[in-house]
Amino acid sequence: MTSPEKTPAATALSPAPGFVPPESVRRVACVGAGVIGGGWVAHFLARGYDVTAWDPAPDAERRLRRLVDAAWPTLASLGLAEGASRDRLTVAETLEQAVSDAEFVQESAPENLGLKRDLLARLDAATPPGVVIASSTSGYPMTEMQTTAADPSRLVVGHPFNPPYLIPLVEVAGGERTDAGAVAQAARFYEAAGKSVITMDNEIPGFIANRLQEALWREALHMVANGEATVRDIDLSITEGPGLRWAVMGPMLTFALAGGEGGMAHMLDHFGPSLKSPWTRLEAPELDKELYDAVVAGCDEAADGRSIADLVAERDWGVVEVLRATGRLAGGEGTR
Ligand SMILES: NC(=O)C1=CN([C@@H]2O[C@H](COP(=O)(O)OP(=O)(O)OC[C@H]3O[C@@H](n4cnc5c(N)ncnc54)[C@H](O)[C@@H]3O)[C@@H](O)[C@H]2O)C=CC1
Ligand SMILES: C[N+](C)(C)CC(=O)CC(=O)[O-]
Repeated sequence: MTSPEKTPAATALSPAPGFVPPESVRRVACVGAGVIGGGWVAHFLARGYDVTAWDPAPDAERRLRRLVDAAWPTLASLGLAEGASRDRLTVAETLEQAVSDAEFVQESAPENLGLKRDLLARLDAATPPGVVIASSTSGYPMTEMQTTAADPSRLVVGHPFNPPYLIPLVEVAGGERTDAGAVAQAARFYEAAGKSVITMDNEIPGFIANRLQEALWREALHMVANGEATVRDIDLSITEGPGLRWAVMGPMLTFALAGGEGGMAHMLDHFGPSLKSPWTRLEAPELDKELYDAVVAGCDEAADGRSIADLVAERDWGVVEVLRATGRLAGGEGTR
């Protein structure tokens, strides 16, 4: 179950005594500054926060500043918060320095359970009291990550979508030892920072969106493994098909419209029996070398000479146009 009060009403969740008021948070620490940590940094800077980042890789600062610079023109075209500036990014020498005066901490280190456990315990030891520490994990339940922290009550999952500076959704959940107030605090902070929040009352395996994405991805891999579709066919089947509708309406309401005037009830009467048809192979395929190579080669072919930086720019432009067209941006012409 998810909280009945989802976006925009996560603000209606109980206030969190003992925490910094979410609307007055000004300083954010981002720990781990790769694809996602860097994306978070760009987002928080554009929203006018002071951001301190830390990442142990020797070339991390160069990569981070390059990512922020690449995203900045898009963020500027969307409208920066008053006072927003790339000069408000500090890269700390140590993890302890990064979080010493943070009012919210976003962890985006590699997806490795042991590493996350140790890092969250270290972050908890170094972060001032009353500050929530959120993990960007794509799927570990917080209960499994908070095992070694001295104060697990302030550890939450805050799962973003790539790139966090453009995709609004954040999925928020606590673990068995998380204080409900910390979950509410994170949800309210993300909303104040311009995100759309889904708060999960329980630890849902894969959260919500990744569970759905993984089902789709598993089927895509089966089709490549069996020679039923190419990587290009799979991408086209979504970008020229359901993907266009999903940017406007989710899969449920989209299918309700498949029932015509009868809506979802007619859709279920009509197509419900086909749910049992053997279309899906939900067991995961073996990710052997042959499948691995076929997917990588198919993506290279589909990229057709475009570099990763070209693809990032193309994706960002497209997402902004979709957000604008569907009225999710100030000045948009959509009807939402
Ligand atoms: N890539 C994606 O599309 C998404 C990833 N995530 C999650 O975000 C997290 C980060 O993933 P990515 O940014 O894709 O990985 P990445 O590999 O691009 O970046 C990870 C960064 O963490 C740094 N790092 C390594 N050890 C560290 C440590 N002990 N403490 C702090 N930083 C450390 C690395 O130097 C690297 O810069 C993962 O938990 C992942 O599941 C969430 C949503 C989407
Ligand atoms: C590929 N991924 C599982 C890391 C993706 C995510 O977690 C969310 C996203 O950005 O789609």
